Amino acid sequence: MSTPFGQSTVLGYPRIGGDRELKRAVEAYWAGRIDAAALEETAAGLRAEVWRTLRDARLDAIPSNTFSYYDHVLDTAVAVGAVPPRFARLGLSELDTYFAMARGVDAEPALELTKWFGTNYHYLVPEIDAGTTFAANPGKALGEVAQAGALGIATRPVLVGPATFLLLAKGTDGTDPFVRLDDLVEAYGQILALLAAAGVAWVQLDEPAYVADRTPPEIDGLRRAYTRLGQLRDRPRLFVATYFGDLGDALPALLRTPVEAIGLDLVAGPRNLERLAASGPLGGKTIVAGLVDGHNVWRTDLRTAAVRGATVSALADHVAVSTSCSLLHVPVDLSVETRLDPALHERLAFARQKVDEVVLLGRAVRDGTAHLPPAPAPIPAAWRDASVRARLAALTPADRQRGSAAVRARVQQERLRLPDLPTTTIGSFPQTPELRRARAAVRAGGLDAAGYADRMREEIRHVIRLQEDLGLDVLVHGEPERNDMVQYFGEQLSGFAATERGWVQSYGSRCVRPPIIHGDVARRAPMTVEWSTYAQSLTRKPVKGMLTGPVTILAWSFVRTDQPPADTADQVALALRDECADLEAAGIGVIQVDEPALRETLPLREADRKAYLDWAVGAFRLATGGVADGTQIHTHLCYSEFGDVITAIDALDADVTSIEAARSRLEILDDLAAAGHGRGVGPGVWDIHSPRVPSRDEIVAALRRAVAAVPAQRLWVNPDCGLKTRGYPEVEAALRHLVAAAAELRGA
Ligand SMILES: CN1c2c(nc(N)[nH]c2=O)NC[C@@H]1CNc1ccc(C(=O)N[C@@H](CCC(=O)N[C@@H](CCC(=O)N[C@@H](CCC(=O)O)C(=O)O)C(=O)O)C(=O)O)cc1
Ligand SMILES: N[C@@H](CCS)C(=O)O
Ligand SMILES: [Zn+2]
Repeated sequence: MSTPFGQSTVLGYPRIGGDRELKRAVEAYWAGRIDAAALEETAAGLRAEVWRTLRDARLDAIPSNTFSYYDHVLDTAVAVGAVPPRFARLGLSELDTYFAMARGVDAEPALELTKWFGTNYHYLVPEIDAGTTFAANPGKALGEVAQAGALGIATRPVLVGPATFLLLAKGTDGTDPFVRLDDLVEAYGQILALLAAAGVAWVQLDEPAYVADRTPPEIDGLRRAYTRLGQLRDRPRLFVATYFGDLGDALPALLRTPVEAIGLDLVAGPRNLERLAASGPLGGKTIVAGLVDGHNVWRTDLRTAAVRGATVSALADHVAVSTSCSLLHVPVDLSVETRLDPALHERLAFARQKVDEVVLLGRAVRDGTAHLPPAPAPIPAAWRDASVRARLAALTPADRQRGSAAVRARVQQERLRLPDLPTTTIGSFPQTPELRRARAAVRAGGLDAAGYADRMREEIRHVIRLQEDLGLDVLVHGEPERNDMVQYFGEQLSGFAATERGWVQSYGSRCVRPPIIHGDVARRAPMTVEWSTYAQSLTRKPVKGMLTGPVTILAWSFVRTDQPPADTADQVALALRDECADLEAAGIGVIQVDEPALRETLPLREADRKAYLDWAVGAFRLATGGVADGTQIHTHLCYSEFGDVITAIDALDADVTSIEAARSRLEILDDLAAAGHGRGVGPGVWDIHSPRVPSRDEIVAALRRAVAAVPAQRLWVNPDCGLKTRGYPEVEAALRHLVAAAAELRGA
């Protein structure tokens, strides 16, 4: 008899370890401090710990192959043989080839890194061309199945599904990767046969790309792929998981295939339920109901979720309960947090706690809801702030409107007297180990606040001296005091809580600790003024104040769900508006408000985009709309392709927009020019994500292309993004070239 799916599962679990053990081991391997065997030993220990945790929690369908040394999309590329020849020919070990694809080596740049749907996780973009030969290479998945098996734990290996894999890939020779679907499906067929031979009963293939708008041929490709895989004789049972939204027309297509289970996100995709109800007979398929939010940290209202589960039960013969998506996106364990307000603590669930919720809901679907705890209590009154609410209620459109851009430009130029092609940087200078150690020393009690401030001022002096020496026109203080550009603000605003160990993987070994927005947001005191004014006191050149914008603060935090995000964004915007006013009053004439996440949280479906962009742009304008004409507002955008939000970028009404462009060869400039963006533009001319130092000639060539689209009076010269992950030697050399290139063009 074939194995049933089980009642409860999670689509994935954090792999970094409760104390970021994986980060430390991987970075030690890269630095040559440990060998491959020691790295694998740590990895095996972390995997075993996850499986045992899930088993001991009585989860009855346990995933494997959710571990990754760097990224699960890259793991899938390796599993299907899609290693680009430029890496295969390096002649490295399998592990080092893998890391070369992830991080690049001297001779070869890494695969492109980009956002995983609307999350703050980044995946590596597979490179496909007409010559890519797919071949089954499921060693990693088989190894994990065997390791878990040796612990007595049967697991369900997880891979990115073939259609999503190709939709996320990049055609390097002009080939549309999706035309290779049939070839790729053959390789998946071979993988399935090998897994079946190893005794695997179920496989999970993730197809999240289908919660975005897809063309009829793409949906038909999904149907074709799973019809083909379903027809194979030697295969495990197939569970196709979808998440981050509604499956729309892809749901009936998938229901027509022979797959045995389909996963639906019932948190981010509530319309999945209506669609399921309208689908007719489900042909004995198991519906895996994603009832526990895998993308936020709030405790589930289990009774409400159980009602939704019961609705699914009425439609399907077999129902299992799961998280809405992988738990990769939430911190590992709430129980290690000792300093959270108890009223907040009791409303939260991290990955480990969400597993318990799934198990309880799985039981509820079978046995009823008597064992379920009551719904969380309403939000404490102390988390509300009447003055913030009154301020929001009194806002008028004028609060989001500055004077004419042309007048602003004239007044600012009279004040700042900048040359054509002004040079600047994006804000951060290298976050050296010494700076991090200073913060660690404060936490450990070995350094007091005054000593810490001295250390930060010393760094600011260094950064200002360096920029004066290099001859930059608009200087920055370098952000040495910021552990992270969102966490730093979260730690100072009321309505936010910071965790001690709430780490979440952002990319590779890099992690972030997103703050939690639980109540009304208000600024207790100025947050950046002391550092910016200290920097300004050291130089006659303008120093740019540096804030993170409301949209990015929301995107990189865990956000309350009891009110629309638009309201929370406006509350954050009001706090930033006050900060802008204080910076301005303290004599800071240029203020940058970073919005790198503006594009990443754009809804996956076109129909939802306008509403998002309206509130996102409105919040930015509220944050920046209170300053005088003579204060120059900059914004900075990075980490995304911005082609489809050009109108929104224009609507931000910033005086200067610096934007990541080095890798896209400045194509964005034509878009900005076409949208009538008549203000300053700073296309990044140095790709700071690569350790390569661009030559002066390269920057000159980039600037010559840029001046063809944007007049020199409005063209700024700057890197792509902040310099926090770079080292001083590269920073000095590259900035020297950048300043020299601007000088050359001014003289031309
Ligand atoms: C720009 N990006 C950001 C995103 N999201 C954010 N919230 N912030 C961002 O900047 N998303 C998109 C991109 C992603 N890019 C990055 C880039 C770099 C990192 C990164 O380097 N993360 C660090 C952790 C940063 C941090 O919180 N630092 C703290 C604590 C440092 C620490 O680990 N300290 C040690 C002790 C100190 C020592 O002895 O060295 C410890 O606690 O054990 C700080 O500076 O105080 C990382 O290490 O992963 C993330 C996303
Ligand atoms: N001001 C920030 C922006 C990063 S997107 C920095 O320079 O690091
Ligand atoms: Zn940036």
